[in-house]
Amino acid sequence: MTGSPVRTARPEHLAWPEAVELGVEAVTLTAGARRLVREVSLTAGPGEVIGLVGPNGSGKSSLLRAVYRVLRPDSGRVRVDGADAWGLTPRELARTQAVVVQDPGMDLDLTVREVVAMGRTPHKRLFDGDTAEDARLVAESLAAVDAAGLADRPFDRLSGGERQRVLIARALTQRPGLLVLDEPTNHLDVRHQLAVLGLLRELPTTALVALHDLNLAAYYCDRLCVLRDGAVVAAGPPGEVLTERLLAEVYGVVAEVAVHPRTGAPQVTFLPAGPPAGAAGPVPAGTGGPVPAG
Ligand SMILES: Nc1ncnc2c1ncn2[C@@H]1O[C@H](COP(=O)(O)OP(=O)(O)OP(=O)(O)O)[C@@H](O)[C@H]1O
Repeated sequence: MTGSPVRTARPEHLAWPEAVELGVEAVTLTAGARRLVREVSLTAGPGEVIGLVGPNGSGKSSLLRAVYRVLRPDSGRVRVDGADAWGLTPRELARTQAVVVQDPGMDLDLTVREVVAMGRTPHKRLFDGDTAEDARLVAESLAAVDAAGLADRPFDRLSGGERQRVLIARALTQRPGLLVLDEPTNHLDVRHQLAVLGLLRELPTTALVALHDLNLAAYYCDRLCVLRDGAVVAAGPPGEVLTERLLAEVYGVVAEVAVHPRTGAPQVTFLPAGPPAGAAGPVPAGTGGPVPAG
């Protein structure tokens, strides 16, 4: 498969539900005496892809945990389609919201197909079996992340990147109106990073996604929300948010930001302190950082 672009197929078979609006309203989170997130507000309109960025420890995962109902806010609210997410049952929320986290702690003796089929659980009653529709949906979702060939493999023997793609497929089978993803490109090679984020862009669902790669975030997200020390320090379209000054202040790095001539998205080139290995002089402008395929 190397050398050819990853082909993803947008899963179409079962209609997607209406994308929902997400509202995070002045959410504050603490753990013991430690404040993890301070008065964070953000909105994601139906179908929008919102990127959550910020340095290590800035509160991205904690905020996502409040959205997917694992960390209860001390104050503020999370609204999913207008309803208080913490007032819904986990099952009610799971009918609307699918979550992809980095380490879901699943070392189950299940095949990939069985793991992906778990995405249908919120839509079933207790003793409902899997239907032919479910099987088709599982197959489509696996194909959408270039993982059709993994269906019969034991989930716990997959590589990191394979696991990640399977967990994304499970989220797709859930047919959510809102997707919450914590570093979904973690472990993925560059082709699969582009394919997964491209798929996210294409889907009708609303998405809140924590990302470290600022160039990918700039290209694939409608808006970015930048966290530092648990608070929002900038929010808006990538072209407005990703400035050289912000990158210096928030990340403490020297960078150049230009509009990429082919993609039209902001492209960040980080300028390390010393010359790169094998080069005689300083890093020429515009040579660093991945350029997402247009
Ligand atoms: N349960 C907890 N108890 C105490 N501190 C916590 C807890 N969970 C997270 N933290 C701390 O809160 C801060 C924010 O953590 P969080 O995981 O939300 O950051 P992040 O932005 O997702 O970081 P990274 O980019 O490294 O994944 C960190 O300093 C972390 O150590």
